[in-house]
Order: sequence, then structure tokens, then C-alpha cells
Amino acid sequence: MDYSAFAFFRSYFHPLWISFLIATCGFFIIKTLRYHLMSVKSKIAKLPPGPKPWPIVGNLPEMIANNPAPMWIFKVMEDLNTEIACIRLGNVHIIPVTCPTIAREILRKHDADFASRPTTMASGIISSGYLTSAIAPFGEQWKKMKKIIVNDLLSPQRYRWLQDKRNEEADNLIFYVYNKCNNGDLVSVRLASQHYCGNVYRKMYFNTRYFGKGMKDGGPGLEEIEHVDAAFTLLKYIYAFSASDYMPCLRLLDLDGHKGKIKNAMKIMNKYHDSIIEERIKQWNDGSKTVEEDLLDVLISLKDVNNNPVLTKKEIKAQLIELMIATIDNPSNLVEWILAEMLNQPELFQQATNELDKIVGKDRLVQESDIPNLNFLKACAREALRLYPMAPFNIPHVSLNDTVVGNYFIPKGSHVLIKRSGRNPLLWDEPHKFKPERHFKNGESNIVLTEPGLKFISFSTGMRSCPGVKLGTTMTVLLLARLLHGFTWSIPPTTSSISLEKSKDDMFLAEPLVVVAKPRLPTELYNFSTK
Ligand code: HEM
Repeated sequence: MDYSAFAFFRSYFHPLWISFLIATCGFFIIKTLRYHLMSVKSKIAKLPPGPKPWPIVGNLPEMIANNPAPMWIFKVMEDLNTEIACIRLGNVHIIPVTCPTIAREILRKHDADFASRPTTMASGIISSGYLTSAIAPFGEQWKKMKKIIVNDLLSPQRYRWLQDKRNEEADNLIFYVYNKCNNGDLVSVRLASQHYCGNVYRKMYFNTRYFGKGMKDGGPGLEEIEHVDAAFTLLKYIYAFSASDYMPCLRLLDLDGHKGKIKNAMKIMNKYHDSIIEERIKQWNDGSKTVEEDLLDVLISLKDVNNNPVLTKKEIKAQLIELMIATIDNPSNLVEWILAEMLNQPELFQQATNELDKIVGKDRLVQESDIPNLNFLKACAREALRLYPMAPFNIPHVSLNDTVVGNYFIPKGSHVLIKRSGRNPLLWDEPHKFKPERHFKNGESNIVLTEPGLKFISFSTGMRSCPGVKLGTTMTVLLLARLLHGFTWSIPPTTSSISLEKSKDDMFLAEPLVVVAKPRLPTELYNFSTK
């Protein structure tokens, strides 16, 4: 054997090479076996139980006859006594899931298999053709936008950078409610909460509270009310089971009127956003703007390695609309429900204010830095997430592969809908009762709003989970804390009790909570010169 042949032999039979070869072969053998196992399993496994579909239209007739669709789906599951079902709408398999164990199997074990989103009429319009992150199906565009949201908009440094803007809006909330009290007006908790969330959003992204002239009492003007209402309209219709999504031949007809409502709401959003975005891009291009002052500046200034803008104007516009929907809905809805529950259980008010007076005292306003110590308040927010989520189902996940879950076959392309509220009597005692103290049961001393066990869905888990945990928690808890620390709340004399009835066609309280607020802190704490 000459030297080169020996070297060849030595290099190819080096133990490292052999280990590498064994590992590679092992990997491919396991992958192939897993693939075969899955196809065998999927041949054996059956679809989850569900109502018998009609030819072509599937269960669409029943869905249309039983509005609202989510309630009908829950009823179908109850009648079938199942925690996972299969309902066929047109040729789409809808897989509703009400069981945390199966939810964990989907969002943890098979996370990558369920990492896509449906393409619907509404989501296509709202995201300008899937240019955004939450709505976009799995793919390069989703990866690009999610990375920007996580790294450039919601990073810990950015969160600290935006603190003054959030503080201004927390102060403005107190100022506005105080002015209402002083005028002897009742306070709409819904309006105050939604307005606070809208303000935080506008301040963070557009560096302004008002799109119009503004209001002296700190409240919303017509423009801000229109802006927030448009966002809630988009939210209401984005995944609203429009028949035309399952029967494309109906698309042109807009039979349920969803398309018209979405287009109107988009017109309003664009009316307020577009001119600001366009003017700002111009200012950066002509050099009249050089310092980043808000997140719109951040998005415009993102550059690739060749110093070209990372985002197009269209992408910025679409992403800002999606972020508005993502930011404002949950905190305002949760806080309205919490106050309604507290008005019916005054001892909860007492516990909350005891905590606030102990941690914060009465000679300053509650701040973001107090949140880690406000465990009872966080337990209230957690309890509201368990009972009163903003939507009946998590944002739909779409399966990218044939998969077996809970021993059932889930075909590629299925829309998986995981129930958000957690009211299973096997997991919760008195499941329908608002009992914040249940979250301290296991000696918990640091309450958080996340629920990785998916006993209810708060921020979800896995690849498509919410990147806004920190901001969402801060906005929810600070909104609640400011309202409870700054004011004593009571039922108007003309009302006997607060109804906890849920609205018929969405997840809000049926009637907006309009109640009496009285200042409970020294007068000087309410005097702000609002910006
Ligand atoms: C209390 C407040 C909030 C709650 C309860 C909440 C909850 C959720 C939930 C349940 C999802 C769906 C996860 C899934 O598909 O499995 C989600 C997605 C998302 N949220 Fe939030 N969210 C909150 C606040 C925010 C905020 C403040 C932002 C950003 C500023 C945000 C941005 C997003 C985005 C971009 C997604 C889509 C992620 C993806 O598809 O990859 N959220 N959120």
C-alpha cells in the first residue's frame, strides 16, 4: 500500500468518520421509519367524530342556520361528548379542540406540523395579501415579519425605550377618569380602557395620542373612537366563519356582508395611517428626519446589508394595522370583565386595594415597576383570561402535513381551532366562578399571565405563540392597577346589579360597563399637564 492509499484508507476509516456515518444513517433510518409509522398510523386512525357532512357543502348549511358558529361548534361537541371533532365546511376540515392534553400535543409535540394559518377573504384583505406576521401562513414572509417584531419592536431594550410613552398614557387615563368624576359623569370602563389601549398603540407607533385636535379632558375625540372601533370591527370579522371562505364560488356575492364591513374598517384605518406613514417615509428619504422617535421610525429605518430598506411601504402599512388589532383587544376586554366581577363581589375590590395600598401606598401613583409585586391583581387578570378570553378560539392553526393527534387522523390543510377559555370541571373547582385566589393554590408566589400547560389559552405556546407577553401583561395589569388604585368604583344608584351576560355575537360583556368612580388618592396626584 503506498502512502497516499494508506492516507486515503486512514482518513476514510477514521473513527470520527465512522461515527459520523453511523449517526447520519441512523438519522435517516429513524426519519424514514417515523415517516412510515406516521403513514401507517394515519391509515389506521380515523377522523375525529363530527356531524355527517352533505356532499360538496359539508356542514355549511348547519353552520349558517346556527349563528354564531363557535357556539354551534361547542354544542355539536357537547352532543357528541367529544373534546376533538371534525366539521367539514365545503372541503375544509375544521378541527375544534377543547382538551388541554390534545392542545399540548398540537402546539408542543406537533408544533411544526401546525404552524400555518388559513387564507381567508378577511385575513387576505387585512394583511394586504399576507404581508404581516400573525395572519400570514407559514413561510418566508411570516419568518421575516415575526423576526422584526421580536427583535426590533418588542425586544427588552425597545420595551425600556418606550416606557415614557406608556407612562404618559397611564397618567392620561387617570386624568381622564378624574375629569369624568369631577363633572359628575358616569364612567364607561369600556371606553376608558379601549381608549387607554388605543393611546398606548398610537403613542408607540405614531408618537401621538390624537389623530384629530384632541380633547381637553384627556378623552378620545371622534377620530380616536373611529380608529379603535375600526380595529375591533376587523377583529370581529377576521376569522368569522364566512361561508364564502369554504365555497369560493360565493366569494363575489358577499352574502353575509363581512367583506363590506371589512373594507369599510380598512378604509378608516388607511385614512388615519397612510398619510402619516407616507409623510414619514418622505422625511427619512429627504433627510429632514434623522432621529428615531417611535416604532414607525424604527420600521422605516431597518436596512439590509446593502443599506436598502428591509420593508416596503405596503409591508409597513399592513403590519401596523395588524399590530393595532393585536395590542388593544385583550387588555381592555379583560379589565372590563374584572371590574364587572368585582362590583358583584366587593370583597375582591377590598383584596385588590389592600394589595395596592400595601405595595404602593397612597402618596404616589402605581407604576410599571410595581407590577412584579401585584400578585393579587395579576391573579385577577389570569382569572379573566381563563373565563373571558377575547375570542372563543385561538387564532386558527393550519396543518402542513397529515398528522395523528389524540389517535385521530388530521389531514393536511385542516384548520385547528383550540378553545381559549378554561372551564373544564375536571381541572377547575367551581369552573364558572371568578375566583382569583385559585391561582395561588400551589403556593405560587409569582403570578404570571402565561399558561404554558394550555389549561386555558392566554398567550399560547410554540412557533406561533404571542411575542407580546411582556407588553400585553404590562398594559393589562397597569390599566387595572391604575383604575383600582386611583378610584373607588360602585354601581349607579339607578341600577340594581351588574349583569355578567356575555354579548350574543362576540365575547364582550353584553352591555358596556358604565359605573360610578370616585377618586381615592390625594387631589394633587390627579393634576397632570397632559402631552
Ligand atoms: C394580554 C395581551 C395579549 C394576549 C392575551 C395575546 C394573545 C395572543 C394569542 C392567543 C395569540 C395566538 C397564538 C397562537 O396562534 O397559538 C397571539 C398571537 C400574536 N400576538 Fe398576542 N396577545 C396579547 C398582546 C399582544 C401584543 C401587545 C402584541 C404586539 C405588540 C401581540 C402580538 C402578537 C403577534 C404578532 C401574534 C402572532 C404570532 C405568530 O403568528 O407567529 N400580542 N397573541
